[in-house]
Amino acid sequence: MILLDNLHKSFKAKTGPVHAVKGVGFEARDGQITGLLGPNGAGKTTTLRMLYTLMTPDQGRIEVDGIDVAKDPTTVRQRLGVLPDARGVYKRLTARENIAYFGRLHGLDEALIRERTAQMAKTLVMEDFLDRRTEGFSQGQRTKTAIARALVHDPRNVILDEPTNGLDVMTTRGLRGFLRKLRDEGRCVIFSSHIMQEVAALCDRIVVIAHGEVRAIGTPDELRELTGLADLEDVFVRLADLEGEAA
Ligand SMILES: Nc1ncnc2c1ncn2[C@@H]1O[C@H](COP(=O)(O)OP(=O)(O)OP(=O)(O)O)[C@@H](O)[C@H]1O
Repeated sequence: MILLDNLHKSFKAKTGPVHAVKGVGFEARDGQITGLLGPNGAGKTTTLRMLYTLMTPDQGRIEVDGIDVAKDPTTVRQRLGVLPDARGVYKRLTARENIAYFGRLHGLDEALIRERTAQMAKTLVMEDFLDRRTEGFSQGQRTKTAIARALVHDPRNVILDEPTNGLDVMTTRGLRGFLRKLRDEGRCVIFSSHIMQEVAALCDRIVVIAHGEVRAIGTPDELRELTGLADLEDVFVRLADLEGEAA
């Protein structure tokens, strides 16, 4: 269970401060997939970075399973599995070694690492390239390696920043099935995307974010009702104020 309350974050830029996140707040429940949906530059990555303790919010509060991120970041990190926007797999290591390295950092023993690696390689269809060095991997192979690495310690909460970026149709379908499985096991899953259809295909609840603010929260049907629009892309365009920007 993840709670974000009134988060703010600004960055200094040469042209003046950029207020990237302005009072973002929502709850992501266990046993649900929560989608963070917003156009480019909306503040999704910045919000997720604060959640996974990479950045400190200027203001606001984050709790993971009731633990305050500001007070006990180490315990929070143990409870999170994170696919960051920069996948950053180690090129000199094989996929298996990348996964094992993270397993050791989390204090898992070698037998458990072997078992978890085999499970994830099967689910994510990685057997073909598991023992190859990741240098030269395709984007999809790198993403799969980074996902397996993020989940090696069997975390209760899973955060994925644009997980399907660059993945082909079959890999995306496989990943969707995998995320549903995590949800059905009672985990809390959050993922970000800028594609309404993708979020609608998978999420129990959608948090629409634009210009650093939450614009609406609900199921796809609730968002349709809220806007009075049937087509999900129209719903997103309306909620994220994209019409005015294109004009
Ligand atoms: N380190 C930084 N320094 C300066 N500005 C930043 C920094 N990180 C983010 N920003 C700015 O904050 C705003 C939100 O960026 P963010 O990466 O959170 O958006 P996003 O919703 O993840 O977008 P995308 O879908 O394009 O990845 C943007 O205007 C971005 O330029």
